[in-house]
Amino acid sequence: MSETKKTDTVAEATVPKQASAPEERDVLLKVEGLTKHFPIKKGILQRQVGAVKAVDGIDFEVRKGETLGVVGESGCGKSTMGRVITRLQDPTGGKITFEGRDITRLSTGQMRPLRRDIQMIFQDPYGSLNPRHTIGSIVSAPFRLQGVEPEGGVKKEVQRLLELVGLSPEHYNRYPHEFSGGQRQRIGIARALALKPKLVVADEPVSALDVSIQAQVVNLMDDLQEELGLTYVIIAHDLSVVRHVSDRIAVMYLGKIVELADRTSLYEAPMHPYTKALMSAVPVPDTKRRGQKSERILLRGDVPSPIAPPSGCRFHTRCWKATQICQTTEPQLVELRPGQRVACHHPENFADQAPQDTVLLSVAKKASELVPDAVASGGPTGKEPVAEEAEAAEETAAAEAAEVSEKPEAAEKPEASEKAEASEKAEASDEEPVAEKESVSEKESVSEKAEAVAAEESAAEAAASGAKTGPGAKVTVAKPAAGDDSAPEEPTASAGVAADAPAEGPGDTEAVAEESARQAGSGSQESTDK
Ligand SMILES: Nc1ncnc2c1ncn2[C@@H]1O[C@H](COP(=O)(O)OP(=O)(O)OP(=O)(O)O)[C@@H](O)[C@H]1O
Repeated sequence: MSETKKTDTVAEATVPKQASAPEERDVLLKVEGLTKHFPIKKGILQRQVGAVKAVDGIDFEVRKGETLGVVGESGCGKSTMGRVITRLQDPTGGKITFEGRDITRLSTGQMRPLRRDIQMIFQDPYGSLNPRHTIGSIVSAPFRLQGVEPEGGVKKEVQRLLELVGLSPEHYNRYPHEFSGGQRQRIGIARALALKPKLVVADEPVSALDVSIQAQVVNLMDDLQEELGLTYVIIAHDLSVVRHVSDRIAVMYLGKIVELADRTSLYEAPMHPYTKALMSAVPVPDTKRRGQKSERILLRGDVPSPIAPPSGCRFHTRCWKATQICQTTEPQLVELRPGQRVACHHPENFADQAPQDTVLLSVAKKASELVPDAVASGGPTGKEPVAEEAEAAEETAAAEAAEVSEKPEAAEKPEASEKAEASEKAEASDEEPVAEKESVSEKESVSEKAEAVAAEESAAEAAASGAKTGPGAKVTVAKPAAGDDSAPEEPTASAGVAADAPAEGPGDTEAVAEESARQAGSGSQESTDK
């Protein structure tokens, strides 16, 4: 999708140069010191013994009409942030201001009128639509919930919305299972746009879709933004998506924003080493170019547990530039260049913020073994990297990406067999499995994390064991398409299966439940239109 010319052109044409300090009236949503901690309770008395610090003190603003991309590895707190800013979940601390109004502590009832203005698009086009409801019923739910009677009637308006998102008005009486993944996501978009919201938070809106469908959906969102004057927060791990649709990008790591910058600055001169690693980890989809040397950083290990995040800079346990100060002092998110905020003592592409601190931590030395020359030489000590290992790491990352795309069921396999299979594949494709074994197992974590979201009581284990994806592995842009991309654009016939279809997908259990509850709130509207 990153190659979609249209997206590029539109983005290029419509993105105004962002001033670093926006006028108050230009700000639609402002987030200050936002935290979301999930308590970990144990024992019969359910005493709190700790907390999963999913979001741990973030500040940013979303300006009217812009698209803010939010990226980071799995488990960094992106989805939680999205659910908290839309108030689908209550924040633990901090402040959320929408159009100048403090909405941090509004009750569900008080939030109801605001639901018109703030909408969310969910990741899983299969799980986020109630299989027992017709498309007409699903897309009209916001009208029922809000007691809104559109001009010309609900049915007419729903059919107009279906057309707006590129579906046929004839689809009104059909059921979600009759649609392909891309079509379902369009239905979700139609629902989100029904009440003409001001802010749309889209949580990985295309990651479950095939690449070709991704481009269509992204372009659709882009067109709708222009047409309806929408403001987007788009959460994605796929940097190619974020790159082409965002005006500004926030990079999250372990519950914090580590860099926030306009798109061009971020891509041309990323300052946080994590941003740099994340960007370099996008795999080359073209198999012919895979062998070519490029600057790729494969981070070692996993994202640490959000229950007990590392001291100082949270990234220091995986950073090739980490020194003593990184371990002891948390860097603040400061504006080093106009419009580019970074939380790092030793930023890339900028003067060192702690030049006196030159002795690398031992973890940094290990990490730098996997970092190509160009990156490592910019470090505070200019330590020489081992280029061959970096190359081997790159190859392994490519092998991982290839494997994931070939083996959609891999996430369900036991770890041992998956590792064995991974190394077999690496050998078969002439890849040197030099890079960390653990990185091979990292991709398992995607489904593990999803499970962790389901139950609060299992949060401790989930997060503790939740091997999170390193950028090298998370770059599974070619990850298995949960969405059925080869599915026909025309819906297949046959009703009846709908009631048997799974009500929820694995990834959005909680949000989907909430969303369904919101739909259900209007009473059971089961296919009366049919
Ligand atoms: N309801 C919950 N109860 C307990 N822990 C949770 C809950 N929801 C999320 N978490 C934990 O919070 C952390 C952040 O999760 P979150 O889903 O926000 O990350 P993410 O960056 O969106 O990841 P992904 O890209 O995989 O969705 C994870 O460690 C996760 O296990």
